[in-house]
Amino acid sequence: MSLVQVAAAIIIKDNQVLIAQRPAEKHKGGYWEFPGGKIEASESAESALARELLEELDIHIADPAEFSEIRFDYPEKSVLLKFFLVTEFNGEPRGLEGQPVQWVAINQIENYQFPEANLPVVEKLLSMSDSKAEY
Ligand SMILES: Nc1nc2c([nH]c(=O)n2[C@H]2C[C@H](O)[C@@H](COP(=O)(O)OP(=O)(O)OP(=O)(O)O)O2)c(=O)[nH]1
Ligand SMILES: [Mg+2]
Repeated sequence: MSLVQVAAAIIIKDNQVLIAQRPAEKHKGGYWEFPGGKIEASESAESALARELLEELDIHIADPAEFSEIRFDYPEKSVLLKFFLVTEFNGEPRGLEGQPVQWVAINQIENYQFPEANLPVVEKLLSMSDSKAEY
């Protein structure tokens, strides 16, 4: 089975993180996600991330920082998710593809349903909010 490489952003502002709801017709439709998408063959992860966030949220990002990498095998596909922390961006994020987007206090993200692959990254974020890191 092919491995789909994905770049996704953990966008943080004032101790809140921006999440988006995946469109119903897509893989993992209805689940909440960290915005992003597939890395094209010609792109670096960082340039894919910048492109996807402009396409999906209408924001320009700067200085994404590697946060974690997760390989996960769903029954229907295998993904390599490359998560980046984004604290610098221009523009007011909005769901350009009609998807709901929401700022959520970091310590509340356990109340949202993410795809199974995201569990380690959600836990890492929660542990950071427990240790009262400020962003
Ligand atoms: N963006 C994103 N994708 C995730 C997360 N967790 C997770 O398992 N995925 C999976 C779902 C999808 O199978 C894949 C991302 O593909 P995608 O559908 O967002 O890619 P895309 O935006 O380029 O979509 P498309 O335009 O090609 O349809 O990674 C996450 O937190 N964020
Ligand atoms: Mg996407």
